[in-house]
Amino acid sequence: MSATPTTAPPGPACPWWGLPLLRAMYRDYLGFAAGLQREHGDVVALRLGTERSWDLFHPDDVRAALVDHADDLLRWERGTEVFSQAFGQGLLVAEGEPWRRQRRMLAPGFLPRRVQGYAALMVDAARSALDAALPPDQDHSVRPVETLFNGLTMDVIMRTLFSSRAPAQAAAAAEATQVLSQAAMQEMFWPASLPDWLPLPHKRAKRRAMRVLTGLVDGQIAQRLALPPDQRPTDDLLAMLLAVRDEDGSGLTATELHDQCMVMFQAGHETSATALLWWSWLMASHPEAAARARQEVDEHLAGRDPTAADGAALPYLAATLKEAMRLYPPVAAVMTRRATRGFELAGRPLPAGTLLRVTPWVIQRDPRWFPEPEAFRPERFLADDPAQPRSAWMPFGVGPRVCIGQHFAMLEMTLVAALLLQRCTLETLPGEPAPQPRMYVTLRPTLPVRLRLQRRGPLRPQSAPCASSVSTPPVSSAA
Ligand code: HEM
Repeated sequence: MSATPTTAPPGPACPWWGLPLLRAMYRDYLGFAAGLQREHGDVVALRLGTERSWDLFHPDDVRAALVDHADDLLRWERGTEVFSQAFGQGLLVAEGEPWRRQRRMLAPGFLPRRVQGYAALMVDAARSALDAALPPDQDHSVRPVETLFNGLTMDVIMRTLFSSRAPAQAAAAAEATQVLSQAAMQEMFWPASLPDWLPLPHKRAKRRAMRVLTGLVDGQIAQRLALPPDQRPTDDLLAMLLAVRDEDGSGLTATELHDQCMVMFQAGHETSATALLWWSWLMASHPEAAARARQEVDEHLAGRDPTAADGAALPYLAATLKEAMRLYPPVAAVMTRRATRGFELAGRPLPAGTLLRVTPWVIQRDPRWFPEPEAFRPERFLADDPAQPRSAWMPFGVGPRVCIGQHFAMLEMTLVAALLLQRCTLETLPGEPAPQPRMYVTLRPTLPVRLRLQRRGPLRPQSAPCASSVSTPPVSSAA
């Protein structure tokens, strides 16, 4: 019988208090993490200053940590500190009993049957955005897809959260969340943040962005509360947040309500926009896969708008979205946790206080679970693959803190993708290089991605070939 190793996992030398490693992480986090696994294996120990961390690259170890030992972990304090500037103590950053209470109260509002009630609003928002991107009197247009999907998903959140249709407000909010994401990403690599009142250009931009979002959220809540109860909307997320009660009958406090709205705004729009951005580029650069998805949509919908009930009948379309989130997980890293007590992990003793890092970008490109990992092959997701460990595909996270909005996001993206394929084909622009991903808070391209939207003729059955596998252009790990 082999004894449990008592030593730390392997890892790189960390001279100069790990400063060279920290610089490499800052420059290219995803490339750095991929290199750690390549050189040292599935569990890698690092020492940066006084901080000890383990990087976990095997799905079984990720599950052991995030599921079996969920109660022994807290979110990384620096990440929480940075995010709480915008989110207060909302669900994304709360811990312990306050988190359990909020999750218990909010979870029913995000069950599949509840979010299906938002399908019509999502379709309306998608139609407006697509009409603006490809006006009815044009047969084609060239668009930066980031702007298209940021605006669209923000509109979806405005309609589903506040029953509000204010495109100008949605655009301002989308821009503000981008500014806050960038600020958060920069601050996270430093042990403390400079005060926000400093008269520096990036601090000014951050203050302005906070004012825009806070003003919008507080304004919407105040408008709602000013309405007589019998005239208030009953079917949006804000109505749900106002109505939820804990087991003891208490509702959300005013601060909790504000914080939850801020979280939904940021967590609920940028992630879905990022997923759609990469999906649209993959569709444009893999026309055979796009043709197969389009054929499925045409055959099933026969030209009508999609509804929540159609999701199950569009398995290939869903597979293209899942494969896009495998190659380009919107939350590509930073699911970092602190162990509050020591326990055994991956056959070794994990000391209390160790940081655990999980990087879906690396795990989802591991050839052991996803053969030809760089290839765009939606077919992987058409049947259960017994070779794939349970958490090898983890764009929504793993364990009790898994994304509460995952059914909302999958529904939204399926409806948007179906409508888009019904209306137009997506084409890359000649001479434009493949976009390079870079990790901000979500995984964004370093340069804007522009695609040509070509209007389709009247609906007719297609006889497109259904390729079983299509290769992506080479993808570098990160800029
Ligand atoms: C493609 C879209 C989305 C992706 C890829 C995504 C991804 C994630 C991930 C990976 C986490 C867990 C992070 C961790 O374990 O540290 C998370 C948490 C969360 N997400 Fe999402 N998300 C998406 C859409 C949404 C939407 C639409 C909403 C709300 C409307 C939402 C709200 C949240 C919230 C509130 C949490 C925190 C849950 C908790 O800590 O209990 N997300 N998301």
